[in-house]
Amino acid sequence: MTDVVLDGVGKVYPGGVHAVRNVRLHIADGELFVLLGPSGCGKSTLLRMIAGLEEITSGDLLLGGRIANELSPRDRNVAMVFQNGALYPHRTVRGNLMFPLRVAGDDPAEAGERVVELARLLGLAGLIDRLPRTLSGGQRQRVAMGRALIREPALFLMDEPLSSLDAVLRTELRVEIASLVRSTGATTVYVTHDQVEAMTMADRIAVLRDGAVEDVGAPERLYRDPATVFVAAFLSSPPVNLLQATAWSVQDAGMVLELGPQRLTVPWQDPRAAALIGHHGRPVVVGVRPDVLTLAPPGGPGPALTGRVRAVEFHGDHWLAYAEAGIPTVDANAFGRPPEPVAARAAGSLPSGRLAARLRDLLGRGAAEPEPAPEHEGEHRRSDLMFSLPAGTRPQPGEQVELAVDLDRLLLFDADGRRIASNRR
Ligand SMILES: Nc1ncnc2c1ncn2[C@@H]1O[C@H](COP(=O)(O)OP(=O)(O)OP(=O)(O)O)[C@@H](O)[C@H]1O
Repeated sequence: MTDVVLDGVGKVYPGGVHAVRNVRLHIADGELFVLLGPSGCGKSTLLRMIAGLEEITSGDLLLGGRIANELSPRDRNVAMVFQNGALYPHRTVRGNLMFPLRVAGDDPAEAGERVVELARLLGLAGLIDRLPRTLSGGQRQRVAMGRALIREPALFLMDEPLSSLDAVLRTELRVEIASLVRSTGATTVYVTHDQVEAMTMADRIAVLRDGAVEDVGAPERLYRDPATVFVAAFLSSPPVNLLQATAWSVQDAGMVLELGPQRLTVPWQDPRAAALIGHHGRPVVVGVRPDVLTLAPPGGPGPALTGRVRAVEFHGDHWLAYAEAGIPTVDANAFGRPPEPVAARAAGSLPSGRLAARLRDLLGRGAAEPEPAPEHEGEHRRSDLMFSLPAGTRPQPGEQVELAVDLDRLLLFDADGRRIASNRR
């Protein structure tokens, strides 16, 4: 039985890259826990520190209640599967699955039975005497997983095991992996950058950004009530509308959210209005998922936004429409980030010398040309309001539409991108 505690864990690589910052997590025994975040946020580094493949710079790692910072990988009773789970090419599926048991000196007859049983569970029964090179990518990943699981590790670590597979196979395998690891009862830490994979598989998710945990919780909670603008945006597909507003307290109405030329009012009886009072006269960010907006008859009684349809996209079971609403929007990545240090910026820009000239040629940039300024820096864009519609209804481009807003599902963040008040559902 193994739970995992990360107590203020940090990692600085030689050369000074701060890959993981003060991570505090408790992963319960038997939990399927997902580390989710964009490329470079430190997911793999964290996983490798749990596995013992990377030294921990600061803080403590506890496995099953014991400090494990200095424990060698083999003493941790962990098994790990990578993106391309390596198999012994000259051994059959049976040989690959059998190998860890042979090394451990298990009884050959019992080991043989276990291999057959696991191959059956993994849908590999018919392939048991085949060599890896004769298998598909998905089948090979299944064998790699089986090989990691066969010794019943206390802790099972997976680093993007599905990322090299095509979309159909990924969908199929994520269901299988989730039920397989749950059936073994092993505590599992699963790394991915794919929010759908995380949401569908996890008991709980930690969203990482720049080496730090932004939010941690069950998938439904993270989706319904994200702690930051970044988490709201990262977990949204289609993307959440992030609207720039100013909050005003209006005596007989509630907290009015001024969205460019439009308004929404959070009435005083809504508990979130009280939390918004502290932001009177200040900028706030309003997150509106496309399905929070529904096409409504003009001039209806409820809260609504208006816009002119610019484009519509067919998505099979629904339409996604884009409307010009004149409301300023914000970029989720601009929030909660410390300003980039000068040294880091210099390291990220092109090198000098002949190689630089060659690179600039290849990239089409002139030698004296300055780095382009980040898009929309210091100002807010006016982009489209995205809303979804059932497949039967299709507004025409150019049409003026009224969009009823489900106020209960608005996401409210302060000027630093942090949740102002919890969402009611
Ligand atoms: N061996 C290393 N030496 C120096 N820096 C490293 C090393 N390994 C990773 N890094 C840096 O640490 C940061 C985190 O990397 P890590 O691989 O953990 O991120 P990740 O979230 O797993 O990314 P990806 O999804 O792209 O694999 C990155 O900035 C990366 O460049």
